[in-house]
Order: sequence, then C-alpha cells, then structure tokens
Amino acid sequence: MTEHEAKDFSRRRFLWGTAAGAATTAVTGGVLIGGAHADADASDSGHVTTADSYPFHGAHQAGILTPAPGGKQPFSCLAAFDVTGASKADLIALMKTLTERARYLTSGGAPADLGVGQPPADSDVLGPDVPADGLTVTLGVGASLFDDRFGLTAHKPAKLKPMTIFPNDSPEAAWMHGDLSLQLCANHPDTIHHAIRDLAKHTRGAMQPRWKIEGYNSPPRPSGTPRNLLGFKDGTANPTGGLASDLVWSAAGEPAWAQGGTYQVIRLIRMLVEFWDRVSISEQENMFGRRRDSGAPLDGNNENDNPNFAADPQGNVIPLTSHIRLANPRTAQTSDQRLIRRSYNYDLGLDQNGDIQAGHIFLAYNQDLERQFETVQKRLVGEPLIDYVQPFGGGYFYVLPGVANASDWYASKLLA
Ligand SMILES: C=CC1=C(C)c2cc3[nH]c(cc4nc(cc5[nH]c(cc1n2)c(C)c5CCC(=O)O)C(CCC(=O)O)=C4C)c(C)c3C=C
Ligand SMILES: [Fe+2]
Repeated sequence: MTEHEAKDFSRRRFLWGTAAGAATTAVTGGVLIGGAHADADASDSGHVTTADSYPFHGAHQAGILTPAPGGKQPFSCLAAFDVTGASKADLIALMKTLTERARYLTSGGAPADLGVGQPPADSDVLGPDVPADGLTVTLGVGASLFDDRFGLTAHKPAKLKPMTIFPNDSPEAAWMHGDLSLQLCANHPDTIHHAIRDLAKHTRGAMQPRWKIEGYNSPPRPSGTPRNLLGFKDGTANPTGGLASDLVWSAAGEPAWAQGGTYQVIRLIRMLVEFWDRVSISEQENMFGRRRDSGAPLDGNNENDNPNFAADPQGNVIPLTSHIRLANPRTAQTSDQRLIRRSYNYDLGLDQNGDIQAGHIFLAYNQDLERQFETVQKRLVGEPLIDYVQPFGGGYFYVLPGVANASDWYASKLLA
C-alpha cells in the first residue's frame, strides 16, 4: 500500500465510523458567434449546437470568460505537456503549430484531401466537415518553461511558480505541473477527442503529454446552475461582466509581453462520494452554507439571493466554517480576493478497491495567485468539507495573451 493509499484507507475507516451520525466583442475573448439558435443538432445537454463558434483572435484567449457551465461547452479536457525541443527556435515552431491548429479547429472547415495514398489530414472522427462545435482552446505556460532551456528566465510572469502543496493535499507527481497547459472546452465529447488528437499529432516530437483528464458538466437540473458530483449547484456566485474582467486580466507588475493573460489554477480534486452519500442533508448543507435542492444560501430562498453574513455574526444560520463563508466572507477587505471559477466533473472509473474514482476539476482564473486563489485556499484548509475531498493534482499556469490576428501566434511577444 502506498502512503497515499494508506492515508486514504485510514480516512475511510474514520469516516465509516462517523458518517452514519453525521456579449460584447472579440476582444473580451470568447463571445458566441454561432449563437444558441434552434438547430437539428441541439442536444438535451443544454442548447448547444455544432454551429456554435467563438472568435479565436482577440486581446484575450477564449475559454476563460466564455459563457460556460450552465448549458454551453459542457465537455472539456485539461492536459499538461512538457516541451521536448531543445532550443528557442524549437519552441517558436511549436507555438506556431499550436496556433495554426487551434485557429483551424475552433473555426472548423473541411480538412485537406491528400489522396488515398497518403495518411489522411484528419481523423474523420467528426466526419468530412469539421464543425467548430463551440470549441475553445486555451493555452497556458507553467513556471518550468522559464528554467534555463530557452533563455526565458528573466521574462517569467511575476507571480508564476509551481503549485503550492496545501495541508490536506495528497499530491501525485504523475498528475501535476507541466511546461504547458491545454484547456479544451466544447459542446460534445467527440469534438474534444478530435481536437486533442489533432493537436498531439501535429506537435509530436515537440511536446510530450504529462497528464490529461476529461471533464463534463450537467444541464441545469431542474434549473439554474449545473450540479457537481456532491449534488450541489456549483458556480452560482461567480463574478460576471466588468467585475470579472477586473479580477482576471493581468495587473500592473507583469512583463509587457504578458498583458492580456491571466493565472490559471487547475486543482484535480477527488470526491469521496461513497462517504458523502452517508451524510445527512442538513450536515451537507451546513458544510456548503447552501440548500441542496435550490442552491439558495441558508438565509435565503432563491439560488441567486446574496447571503447576509453581517446579520449572522455567530454563524447560527450559515455556519462560520461553511464553504461559502470561508471562500468569500463578503467584506470590503476580501472583495479583491474573488476569482473566476469554471469547474467540471471528472470520472475515471473505479479505483483498485472498487470505489468510484470521480471528482472535481477545479478551474480558476485570477490576476494574482497569492492575493486571490492562495488566500481563499488557505481559509478553506480547515473546512469540514475536507473530509470528503482529496486534491491530488493540477498546477499553476499563466494563460498567454490572445492571438491578435491571422498573422500572430501564441507567445509571439515573449519569443519573437
Ligand atoms: C480555493 C478556492 C476553491 C476551491 C479549491 C473550491 C473547491 C470546491 N468547491 C466546491 C463546491 C462549491 N463551491 C462553491 C462556492 C465557492 N467556492 C469557491 C472557492 C473554491 N472552491 C468560491 C470562491 C466560491 C464562491 C463563494 C461565494 O462567493 O459565495 C459552492 C456554492 C455555489 C457557488 O457559488 O458556486 C459550491 C457548491 C467543491 C465541491 C470543491 C472541491 C471539490
Ligand atoms: Fe468551492
């Protein structure tokens, strides 16, 4: 038994013993072009269509403030890669290839016909005409890219570093970090498969996959924000509009090349669903501070009601240790600590004990890792929810500025 498995086992033994008692312009990076118009292809997982497409060019990459979870882009893939090229010229070639493929895949079209004597230009997984299908490709760089291999050390984004290991983490090296992160989001799972396969094929020999995980989100059931695998609506209190932009895009102090980018936090968090399902609804609700059925805060009636913590200083209605109270105390002093979340569920099947190996791909964007994500994460360290979740992977990445136009390419201002 590994150390991780032993920890898992002892936690389970403990829990088994206790659970029974207890719309703008392209510049905003990702506004729908195709729209959610009626389409014969509309699926029951929200009004998503293969005709949907998001602008590829702009000051920011799409996939960050792009309207998602809640109907659009219910499928995703998060993957990390290590660059295998030895020189800056190799890295430039890789960035140009990634740009060219992402530009094509996100707009769709017919692949070249190379004739029956050649390997095909496309896998045909999506048929002869590749649909855009709401695909966004979001590329980030990890701190390791700024080591001494490519002469980039002096140009590292100001706050970029390897992901911090927090007190309740169970880190698994095979699921962590990477020189590059790729986030793909789309309307159907085969579009995700097609895109990652195409990107891997065209970059073979230039970057090596390190880890990869697929995600999905539910349609609103019965309404409002989709639910996570603990059964709670997840994503309700996300900042939107101008506030979201202010909290996300690069701040003063970042190198000039990095303007328009943002810090991406990926946390792969297993949920111990077998134990969670043995916890009473009232205990579950106290852990989050929200109702399980409606998503309303415990002092409100509707999902979008704002909790009033100031009126409940002792935590008699919404416990002081509840997730929402710790994550966002809603005070003047903590307002600049808010972040943008864009999380997905994952399901990796069963572990060796036959337990469901599923959980949460926590995705967050912020302009300052320490002021925002890390401050919030540190407040969550002692929350009751930690007995039911187990962070094991992910990383910190800097999402590159957007590709400005048809002749631009990812990281051009860093590498040119
Ligand atoms: C460090 C940041 C956060 C981590 C890690 C995190 C993990 C995590 N969250 C849920 C489920 C929910 N989170 C909700 C709200 C919420 N969570 C964070 C931050 C982290 N969560 C924030 C900032 C907020 C918003 C708080 C607010 O402004 O009120 C909710 C409530 C509904 C919602 O607003 O989305 C749920 C449910 C899980 C399951 C999880 C790890 C597995
Ligand atoms: Fe949360």
